[in-house]
Amino acid sequence: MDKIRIVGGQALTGIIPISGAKNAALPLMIAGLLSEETLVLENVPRLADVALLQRILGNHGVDITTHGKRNGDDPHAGQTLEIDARVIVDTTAPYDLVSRMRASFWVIAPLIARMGVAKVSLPGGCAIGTRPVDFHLDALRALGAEIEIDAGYVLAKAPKGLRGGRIVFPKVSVGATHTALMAASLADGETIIENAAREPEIVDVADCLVKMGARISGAGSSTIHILGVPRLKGARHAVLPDRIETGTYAMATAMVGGDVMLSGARADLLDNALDILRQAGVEIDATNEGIRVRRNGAGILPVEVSTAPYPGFPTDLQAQLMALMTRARGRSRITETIFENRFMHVQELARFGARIHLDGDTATIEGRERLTGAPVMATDLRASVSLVIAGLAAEGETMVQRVYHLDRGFERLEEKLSRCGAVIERISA
Ligand SMILES: CC(=O)N[C@H]1[C@@H](OP(=O)(O)OP(=O)(O)OC[C@H]2O[C@@H](n3ccc(=O)[nH]c3=O)[C@H](O)[C@@H]2O)O[C@H](CO)[C@@H](O)[C@@H]1O
Ligand SMILES: C=C(OP(=O)(O)O)C(=O)O
Repeated sequence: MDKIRIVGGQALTGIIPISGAKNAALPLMIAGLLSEETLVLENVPRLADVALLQRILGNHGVDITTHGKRNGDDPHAGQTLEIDARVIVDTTAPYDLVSRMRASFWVIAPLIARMGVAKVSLPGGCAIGTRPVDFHLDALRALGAEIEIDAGYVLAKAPKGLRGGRIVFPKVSVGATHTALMAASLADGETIIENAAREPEIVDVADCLVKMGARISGAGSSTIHILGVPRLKGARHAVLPDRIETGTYAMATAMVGGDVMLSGARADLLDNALDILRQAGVEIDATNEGIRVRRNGAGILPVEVSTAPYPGFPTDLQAQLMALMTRARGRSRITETIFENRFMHVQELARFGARIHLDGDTATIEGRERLTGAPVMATDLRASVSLVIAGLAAEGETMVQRVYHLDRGFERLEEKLSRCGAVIERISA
């Protein structure tokens, strides 16, 4: 298994290109299943999750052509995927694939909407919480699907097709909103989704569906209206920039100091997180090129933050902010409201000498100037990058194990950071 070795203490200076968003690319690829015509997606990041979803879609019979060479004219340009789902040979998504990535469960929506039947393995829990799929299933039932659960699989049927309906989510769910949007796009009649997720990735998927001929209004607000159409056509769409990758490198720069341009980043996608960084004493400037992040000399100020659905502070940046606060001048408080168990990084951050006290859903962090490098273990995607951020600031050597978690969501992480002066390398097993 690969490891990442870091020798901390270097400031970051230079340009970090921001990749396409994983959490938009995955549902966009799944949306390709909705049409018999080709969906062309540009700016798709080269990530393990994208490669796994290619395999899962391939299992359904989808043909995916990839363009864009890593060493081509623009080494930072994402890849382009041509997704051809003309023929669907299999409506089953098996356990061994779905259990490896939660978002793969979302294939249930296009499969039942287009084929009238789907058999998809339950995704199961993971290191950040139990993560049930009841909202997804209730949304599909509201559109007329019959659902049974048998031997770990969800069996969904709608032999006469889905029909429009009213879906009221009891709690904001990104994935269930994707499911509802995709299913309703091909249902007969009007669907209203209430308490919909407002994340930019929902808007990106809705924009793509509209290019494919879907009739959707209100994406980005809590109420989305969809008028179903009998079929969707092909389209071309570029994945929006990754706001979580953007926030992660902004926090890395804040952690070690320096001056970094996050090129291609869009400040409007993470206003809340950028405001928190400003409160922490970091200089942030949105420009035409991207977002410039600077911290020179001044220390990091403590903050109080609760995670919340968009436009609140994202849970996917909670671990990274906690790493940053381990060096703040004083006491910070971070409350996690989305997932019940997203604190696996706390015990690993302690290995650097960080002082964090956990009480229920709230972590209190007593900042200290000096961290020391340590061997640490990645437990999930964002937790693992928080360890990289701590390692960049720690004195001496840090070795991050289980790097496959990082490869799920950060494209060329060690290359992007080392080009800005970090001492970081991958040690291949
Ligand atoms: C691939 C992707 O885009 N993943 C993101 C997506 O995950 P995901 O879509 O899985 O997360 P949700 O927004 O659905 O989860 C929000 C909350 O709702 C609960 N819930 C969700 C569905 C359900 O049927 N029942 C239920 O109780 C979850 O356990 C959680 O407590 O949004 C999360 C919250 O912003 C992010 O952390 C993930 O990075
Ligand atoms: C939790 C995440 O992803 P997933 O929902 O795929 O587990 C994430 O992107 O931080």
